[in-house]
Amino acid sequence: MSDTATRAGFVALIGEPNAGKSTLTNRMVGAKVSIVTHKVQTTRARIRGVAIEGEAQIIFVDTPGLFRPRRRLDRAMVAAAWGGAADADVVVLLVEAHRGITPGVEEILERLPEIAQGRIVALAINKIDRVKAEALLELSKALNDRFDFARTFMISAEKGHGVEDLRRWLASVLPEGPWLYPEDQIADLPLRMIAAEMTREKATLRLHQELPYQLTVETESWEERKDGSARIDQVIYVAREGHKGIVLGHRGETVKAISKAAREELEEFLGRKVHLFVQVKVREGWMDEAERYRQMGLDFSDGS
Ligand SMILES: Nc1nc2c(ncn2[C@@H]2O[C@H](COP(=O)(O)OP(=O)(O)OP(=O)(O)O)[C@@H](O)[C@H]2O)c(=O)[nH]1
Repeated sequence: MSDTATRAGFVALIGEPNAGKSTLTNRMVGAKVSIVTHKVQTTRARIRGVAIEGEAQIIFVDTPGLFRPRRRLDRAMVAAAWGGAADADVVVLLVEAHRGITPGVEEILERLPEIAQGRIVALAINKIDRVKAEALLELSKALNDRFDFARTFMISAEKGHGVEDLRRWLASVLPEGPWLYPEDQIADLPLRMIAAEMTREKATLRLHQELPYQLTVETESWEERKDGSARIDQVIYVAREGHKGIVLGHRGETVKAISKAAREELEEFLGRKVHLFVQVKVREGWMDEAERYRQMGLDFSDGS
């Protein structure tokens, strides 16, 4: 895949919590999920999935929801969210059609010129299924008066409207270059990814005070059992030895609680019994990989 006609790059979706970033990412990525995503997860931006559109490889960077900083840690998380956007080639601002320019959107608009430098910024008005056409046009105009978006898309991430257009456009504006993931490293593994994501979410919820963005989860194996249940083995990777104890907790209580919560959600999602086994390991070399990507011009370092 060194053909010069290929394109590859990073797309950050930004927007208020609930804007529909996850729904949109999942829809655009579809079943194509990189099995090596963990390798490029960083303390700042999480790589959520890889979409292939024609000759382009679109790598979606998931930024944690933007929200109002309350505590010191929250401010760090907000910085992380912006970090994800700043590291991308293309930034897509997602605004909810029926909510319009909320104070949260206002805040993002104010900071947009700062992160737009050298990047293409598009607007996607989401949840268009919830409003009338006139209201949409008004909102689009109001937003475009505030910022010079390269393109405006009217979409419904949930229903799929306009999503193809957005994906095709993203593919067309990404920089030319070789794919960042060879095709054979991208597999149809949505369930494994979803399962890992559920555990990661439970771990983050439980540990966010102690370990912001310092862990990744990988589904190592998935075994279908004759009785209709599934045995799933996962590993929570942490960056440092000291973090392992935090994730394990006293007598393993923390990891037990995490895996219980994840198992319950998985069972509900899959509609069947799940046996979930979660281990905690230190992934040495995490920072080396961040360094490698920095050398490729993808600076994920924490510059603050
Ligand atoms: N009606 C409607 N609902 C949508 C649409 N897209 C997303 N939603 C819903 O909006 C809610 C939030 O969607 P998410 O994708 O979780 O939002 P998010 O931006 O990832 O949220 P955070 O992770 O909290 O930042 C979910 O209940 C979705 O089902 C849409 O196009 N139309």
